[in-house]
Amino acid sequence: MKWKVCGMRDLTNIEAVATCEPDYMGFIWVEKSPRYVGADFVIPTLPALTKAVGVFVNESTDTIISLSKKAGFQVVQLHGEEGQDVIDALHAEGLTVIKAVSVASKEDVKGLNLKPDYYLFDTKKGSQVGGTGERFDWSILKAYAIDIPYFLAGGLDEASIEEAKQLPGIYALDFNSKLELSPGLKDLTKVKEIMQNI
Ligand SMILES: O=C(O)c1ccccc1NCC(=O)[C@H](O)[C@H](O)COP(=O)(O)O
Repeated sequence: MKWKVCGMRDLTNIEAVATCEPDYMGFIWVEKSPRYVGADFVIPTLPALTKAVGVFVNESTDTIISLSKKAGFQVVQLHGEEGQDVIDALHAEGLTVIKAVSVASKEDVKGLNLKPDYYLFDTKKGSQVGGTGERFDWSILKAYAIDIPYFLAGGLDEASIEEAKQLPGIYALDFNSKLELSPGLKDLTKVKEIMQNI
């Protein structure tokens, strides 16, 4: 099972979490988020196996591409209304694409027809996109039959691991606010627990 630590920002904390070698580390490029990395952010050197994920909401394709090159993202995660045209353009630049889907009911997972590399299923909560710290009803995913693997997100913590691993089609677990001391700052003890349990 792969795992991702999302919402990183503090350089010292990034280096500390990197020692646990998560498969993915996420950096939020959304100004309204308390985890926004800021315009001049450049990723420090990460372990070879840890991929840097840039998280965006409805940015233009050109902006995503230029910011990804500047900051050093290999993977982009899209939380807005981005369609297949955006995904295709990002693929053409060699970027791996994760498309986030906010989930509240089984209707949200029915009829997905985009072709990202991965979906990311996250909790739907009003107009908030991402970082809710709340879990959705995972039984919605028990009938998942699309041939695109997914990240599971939304209030995950160490206690979520065993149950989440049983879901069909799951590829990775996404951890964020439940590991935080404050927005953007992860508790290394909790990150180490995740590493050991995964
Ligand atoms: O985390 C944010 O602040 C955020 C803001 C805007 C778009 C996406 C955001 N997070 C993306 C993630 O992948 C989170 O890890 C995911 O939403 C789960 O977060 P949490 O519910 O806090 O575990």
